[in-house]
Amino acid sequence: MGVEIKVNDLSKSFGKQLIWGDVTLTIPAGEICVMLGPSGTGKSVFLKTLIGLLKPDKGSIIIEGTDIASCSERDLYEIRKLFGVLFQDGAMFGSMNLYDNVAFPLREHTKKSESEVRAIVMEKMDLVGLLGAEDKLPGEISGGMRKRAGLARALVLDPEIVLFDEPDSGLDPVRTAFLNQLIIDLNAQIDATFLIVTHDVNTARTVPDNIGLLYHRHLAMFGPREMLLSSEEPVVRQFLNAQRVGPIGMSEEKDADELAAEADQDLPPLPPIPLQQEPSNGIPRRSQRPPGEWCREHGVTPPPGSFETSNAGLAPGA
Ligand SMILES: Nc1ncnc2c1ncn2[C@@H]1O[C@H](COP(=O)(O)OP(=O)(O)OP(=O)(O)O)[C@@H](O)[C@H]1O
Repeated sequence: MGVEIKVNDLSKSFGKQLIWGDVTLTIPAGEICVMLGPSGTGKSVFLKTLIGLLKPDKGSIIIEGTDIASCSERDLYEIRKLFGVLFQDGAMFGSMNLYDNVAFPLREHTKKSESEVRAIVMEKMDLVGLLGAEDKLPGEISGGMRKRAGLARALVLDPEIVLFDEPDSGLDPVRTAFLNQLIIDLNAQIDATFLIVTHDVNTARTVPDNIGLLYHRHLAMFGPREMLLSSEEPVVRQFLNAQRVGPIGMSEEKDADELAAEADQDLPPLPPIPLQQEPSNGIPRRSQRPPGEWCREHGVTPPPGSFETSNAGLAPGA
């Protein structure tokens, strides 16, 4: 059913460089969350901290009653079994075929017989649409297939939490759309908690139940998709609509002169909120909310044209 991750007052520095501070959020069980942020704001550091690969300086990360920021190595080892991670490049062993790559965690962490391993590997290969490619080496397949193979491997231990580190990096828009559909279908099927780090604004607008935005060493906002897509908060608005006008500059924050120069520029109106991408079998996911529900419940008028079928999956400004 997926498990909740409760992050409280988390801070992480390397030496004197604060990456982010005071990060507080709850990633709800079974829901899909996307974490956005300009390059270098520490999204990957956040993922690594969640699985205990990096220790925060301050704060807690509670998963099933254990604080993984302060627990023993032994407890961390147990908690890590709840996670499946899809690394950016799929992180395949180059000399092993896809079958052995996907089987690897089962052979490492379980005492399953080879016939049990085979049944699980083939089931997960089928789930990600790679049946028939078992004998291929990672170097012989496309980047999109490598990501799907990485996803099959992330799923073999039946994780309760799946972390995706930029699943769409290096993929063309069509492959990204297929991968996003796969992510939605998987969430419907296995009901685990999903956290996706991405730069892709279209993915962020259409896939998740919740969106977070890391900016300038803190969590600028975290909440339901409709909350962020209807937000007038300058950083959130600029990032989610991929605009140049706003506080985010080319490398970091814009300075006072740059902001003053923009002061008389009208911001374009917020684009319509697109429909959320649905499972391909048409059966809603457990955590899926009806379109416009959050806006109605919170008395927020969404931008005109929101939630119309013609807006499903359109890139902002398209
Ligand atoms: N092990 C480390 N030691 C020191 N500094 C690190 C370490 N890991 C990351 N950093 C620094 O932390 C900052 C955030 O890096 P991170 O890779 O998390 O950013 P990001 O938001 O994922 O970026 P991108 O979107 O470009 O992938 C960078 O300045 C990076 O140099």
